[in-house]
Amino acid sequence: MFNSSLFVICRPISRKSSILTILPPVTTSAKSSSKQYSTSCAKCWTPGKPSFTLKKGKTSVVMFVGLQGSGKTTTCTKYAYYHQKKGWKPALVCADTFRAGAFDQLKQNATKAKIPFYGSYMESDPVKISVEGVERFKKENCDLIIVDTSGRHKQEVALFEEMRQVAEATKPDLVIFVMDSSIGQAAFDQAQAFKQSVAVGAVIVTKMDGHAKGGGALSAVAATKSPVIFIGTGEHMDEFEVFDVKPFVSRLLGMGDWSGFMDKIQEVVPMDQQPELLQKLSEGNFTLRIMYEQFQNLLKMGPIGQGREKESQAKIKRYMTMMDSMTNEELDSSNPKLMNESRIMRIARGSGRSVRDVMEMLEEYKRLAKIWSKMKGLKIPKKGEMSALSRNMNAQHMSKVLPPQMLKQIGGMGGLQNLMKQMGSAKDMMGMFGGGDK
Ligand SMILES: Nc1nc2c(ncn2[C@@H]2O[C@H](COP(=O)(O)OP(=O)(O)OP(=O)(O)O)[C@@H](O)[C@H]2O)c(=O)[nH]1
Repeated sequence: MFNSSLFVICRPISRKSSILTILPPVTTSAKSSSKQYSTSCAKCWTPGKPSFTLKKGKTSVVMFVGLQGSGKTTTCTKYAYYHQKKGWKPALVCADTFRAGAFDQLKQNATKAKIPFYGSYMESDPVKISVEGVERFKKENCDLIIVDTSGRHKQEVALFEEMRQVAEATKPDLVIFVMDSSIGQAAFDQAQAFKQSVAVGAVIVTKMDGHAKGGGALSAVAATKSPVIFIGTGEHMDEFEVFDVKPFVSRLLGMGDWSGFMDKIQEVVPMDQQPELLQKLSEGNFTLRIMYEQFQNLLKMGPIGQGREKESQAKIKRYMTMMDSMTNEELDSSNPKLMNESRIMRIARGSGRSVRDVMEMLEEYKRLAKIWSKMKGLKIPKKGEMSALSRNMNAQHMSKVLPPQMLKQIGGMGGLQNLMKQMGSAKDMMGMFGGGDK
């Protein structure tokens, strides 16, 4: 496949910083499918699914771009491995001639996963390598050729020009922008610079296993007008997941792990109870009784899953038992501070739980009450207007939680609404933030 006896030669390219000249984007071979790339229409792509379709018997070229160290090389292999497991025939081309270890890294991972690869220790021209690699794998009838490129920063004009040339020469069907989840607000400018040079059509957010919430992904989506398709959740090949908007937004809002389960609460509130509930919430009255009633609705659904969901269900039952030991006054209060130490001990004794459990339940209530307090002042819908309200709530809710700078960058409320549409179907979001027409 390649001559491993060649020596490693580092490309002597200078990474001089200068002001980025905005170059016209390279048109990819997916020109005819520009509709698929467009995310201005939510129907053009499905969240979590690549915005182009692989076809048996046809070779698709996917080019990976991004900042230095964002995880491109790792992600290229993960992406190849993911598709290989689904029965496709992927191949990897290492056009990262800047980082000495990049080819070795790709080679090692590709060998482990038994994925064919192409690269050179001698050749310093990434355009030449990528063209050769793509040609070779086309001849070998690979249906997915993945081109890894060097990491670059938006001010590195020469490297941006080089990236443009690689795209021009290989005519990728899809260009994926890889971003590190911890990049934060810089994501917008960087992603925009990439989009202005090559036709970025999708985003992959890496290192979601770390502490970062990945808020920069919203900016990258806004800047590139492209969907997030996968997330990286670790260094290993299989630590790679199809992007799912709900857990992502939960994490962004700091809603914790079992929030996904809590989302279901909104899904199961009977339609006739929804306006009343919304009315109470719009008045800022999220009481323990409301929480209790929603738990009841949720349990009516019966066992709904395995693992985490089962655990959450058990937790809910525990919470309800503790709430059964509360007085009406306590249940109808939206101020649990009223509950003094002796009451907490009494509730613990009455329900056969520990004080710590009661405290945990009250903390959970406070956390949910805080989230619901964002609903205060919302307009209550007339019957049939629920979907529209749900969509508004999502954006309104989010707009209150997002840092103002980020909100500004993504185009204020209008931009946020578009983004939410792009990031997930309205139904997904309804589940998250408050019911909807069924
Ligand atoms: N924890 C974690 N680490 C990751 C993930 N993806 C990549 N990494 C690590 O991030 C580091 C950088 O990854 P690379 O794949 O070398 O990044 P790159 O973008 O190709 O780097 P350049 O070629 O220098 O631009 C490596 O140590 C990877 O193991 C992820 O999803 N989670």
